[in-house]
Amino acid sequence: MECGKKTFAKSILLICGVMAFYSFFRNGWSLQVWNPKYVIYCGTKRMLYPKPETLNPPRTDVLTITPWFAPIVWNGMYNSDILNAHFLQRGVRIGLTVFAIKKYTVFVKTFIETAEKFFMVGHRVNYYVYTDRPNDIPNITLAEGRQLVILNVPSYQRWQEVSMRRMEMIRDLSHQRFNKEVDYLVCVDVDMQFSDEVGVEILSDVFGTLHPGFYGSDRQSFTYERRPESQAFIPADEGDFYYAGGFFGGTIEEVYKLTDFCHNAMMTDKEHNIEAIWHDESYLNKYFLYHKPTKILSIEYLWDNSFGVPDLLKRRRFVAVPKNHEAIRN
Ligand SMILES: CC(=O)N[C@H]1[C@@H](OP(=O)(O)OP(=O)(O)OC[C@H]2O[C@@H](n3ccc(=O)[nH]c3=O)[C@H](O)[C@@H]2O)O[C@H](CO)[C@H](O)[C@@H]1O
Ligand SMILES: [Mn+2]
Repeated sequence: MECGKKTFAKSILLICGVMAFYSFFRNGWSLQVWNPKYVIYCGTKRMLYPKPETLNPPRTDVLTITPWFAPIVWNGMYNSDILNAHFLQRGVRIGLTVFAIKKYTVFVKTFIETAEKFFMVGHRVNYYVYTDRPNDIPNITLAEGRQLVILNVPSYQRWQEVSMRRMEMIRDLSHQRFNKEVDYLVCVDVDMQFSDEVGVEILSDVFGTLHPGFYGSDRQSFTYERRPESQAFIPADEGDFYYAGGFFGGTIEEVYKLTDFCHNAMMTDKEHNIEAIWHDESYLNKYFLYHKPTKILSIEYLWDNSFGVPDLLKRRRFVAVPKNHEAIRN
């Protein structure tokens, strides 16, 4: 009886050993599932995942695709292992532009420190920090493959103009510099922090982000520019989404086209002494109405905790840092 148990235990051990050896031989130290059919390679590492057709629609509580077939990025809709392998294979380089003019330099430290934890981890990243106060930009140790580029620029008196002029400054460097250094640009507000992963799932030819204050609102309540005299004008019966001014991007060429359009529209309005209600955001919304984004980031990518946390919001990846508007803008 004793002897039978021992033999049984030995056989189990032997079988496990052979399986472990075989698994290591084929896969190295990676987690293995016994279905070798669906494999991607990340370098030399084999990665396995279920066959896409076997998945039920991962989300049915939110809109995940637009009528022009652009994906809307929500948690649960994608596999970051597949995406990372794909973008690493392409050796993609990403530029993150951010403006810290006047007192907004206070946001830079948290912004970059949290980006190091959550933004495009494992990929090549250039931070482009536009500032009028280069001496106030802290020295932050960055991971390998990432660098900080400080761009010294003038400031403007009104905060609205500081915000709007970002379009011109991004446009100008797109053809002068960014096109030589990176493949994609991601353009964001600085008064923000990353609190969960923001990875290559966001990348596409040209992408915008749903504004957290207008998710699920009807068209009429979008705060588009409604005066027909403005270049940013959108009629009451048009418009797909209300996009946020604080998070857009795409390939260098597409970002060039977007920022060029917005800047020119602003300049035309300026000549006519008109400025759109929500500044750069209004012109961005106009652009996206007639140049549809090829991907849309959900409210996970731009949240403000003052709105609470709705059920459909499974991750808060990039959130507003509370600020005293009066104090910081003057
Ligand atoms: C999260 C989001 O969608 N934010 C948008 C929203 O307001 P916000 O209230 O978030 O605007 P804001 O005060 O953050 O200004 C926009 C950005 O301009 C820069 N800045 C501004 C003032 C200044 O003195 N120094 C400086 O550096 C800074 O990068 C800041 O993040 O509407 C703005 C236009 O009204 C812009 O479209 C913002 O992108
Ligand atoms: Mn902001």
